Amino acid sequence: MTIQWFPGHMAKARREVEEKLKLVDFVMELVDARAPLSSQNPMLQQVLQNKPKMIVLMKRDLADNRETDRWISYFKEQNVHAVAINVNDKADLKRVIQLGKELGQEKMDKLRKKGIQPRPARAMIIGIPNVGKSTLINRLANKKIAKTGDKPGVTKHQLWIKVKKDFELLDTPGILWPKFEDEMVGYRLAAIGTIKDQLLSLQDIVAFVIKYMQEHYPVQLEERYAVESDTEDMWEIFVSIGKQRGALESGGNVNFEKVSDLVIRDLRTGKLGNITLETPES
Ligand SMILES: Nc1nc2c(ncn2[C@@H]2O[C@H](COP(=O)(O)OP(=O)(O)OP(=O)(O)O)[C@@H](O)[C@H]2O)c(=O)[nH]1
Repeated sequence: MTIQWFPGHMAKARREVEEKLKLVDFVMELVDARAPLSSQNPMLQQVLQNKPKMIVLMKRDLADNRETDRWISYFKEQNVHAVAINVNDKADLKRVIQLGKELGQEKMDKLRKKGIQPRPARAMIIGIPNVGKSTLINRLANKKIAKTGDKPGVTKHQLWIKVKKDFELLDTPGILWPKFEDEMVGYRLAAIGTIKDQLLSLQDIVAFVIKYMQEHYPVQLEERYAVESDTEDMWEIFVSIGKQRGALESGGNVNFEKVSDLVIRDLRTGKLGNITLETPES
C-alpha cells in the first residue's frame, strides 16, 4: 500500500499542537467511533505528557452501539475518560460538557489551594481530519463565542469560546494526522472517509469493507444487497451487487467502479446499518 506521507507537515502540526497545549488545562481528543484506535494519533500521548484528556468518540449515530459500549469500557479500563456522542444529540453534548467541567475542576481546586482566584477551565480539541472538530466546536459554542480578552502569553487574537461559566474552549482545533502503522488502519480510515479516496484503490477499500461485513455484519450485507454473505469470491459479490443495484455499463456488464461508489456511499451515510470497523480485540 502506498500512502503519501509528509513528515514536514507532521512535524509542523505537532509543533502547533504543542504551542496551543501550553494554553489549556486539558484536552478533548476526538476519535471516530467506527474506528476508535485507528483514528487516534499515537504521537498525541507523547505530546500531552501529563495533561489530562478525555476521548470523545464522534459519530456514534453511525457506529454499532454494542461495539461503542465495548470501546468505552476499553478506554475506561486504561483509566482514560471516554464518552461517545452524536453532535446532533443535545443530551450527548451535555455529557461532554459535564465531563469537561469535571476535568477542569481538578485544576481549579489546585489554584484555589494555592490561594489563586479560580478561573474557567480551558480546553482544546484535537483530532485527525474530518473527525468532526469544527462541528463540535460550533455546537459547544452555541453561538456564544466570546472573546475573553488578552491574557499574558496568549496570542492577541486568540479566541476563547465560553461553553459554560467555568469552561472555555480554544476556538481553533489541533490537527494531528493518524499514523498508518499497518494497512488495515489505512483501509479503515479510507472507508470512513478520513483519508482521500485516491490514496488507496476504492475497489480495494470496498473489498475490505465487504470482507469485514461478511465476518461481523453478515445480516446487514445480505439485507442491503441480497448477496449470500458466505460467498468467498469477492468478484462474484461485486457482480451480484452490481446487477441487483443496476451498476452496469452500456453493454450490460457490471461496472465495478460504480459498485464501489455505491457501497462506500451506503457505508458512510449509514444505509448499510450501524457499523464499526474495528473491535478492541483487533
Ligand atoms: N453523523 C454524524 N456526522 C458528524 C458528527 N460530527 C461531525 N459529523 C460530520 O463529519 C463531517 C466532518 O466534520 P468537521 O467538523 O468538518 O470535521 P473536522 O474534524 O473539523 O475536519 P477538518 O476540517 O478536515 O479537520 C461533517 O460532514 C459533519 O457533519 C456526528 O456526531 N455524527
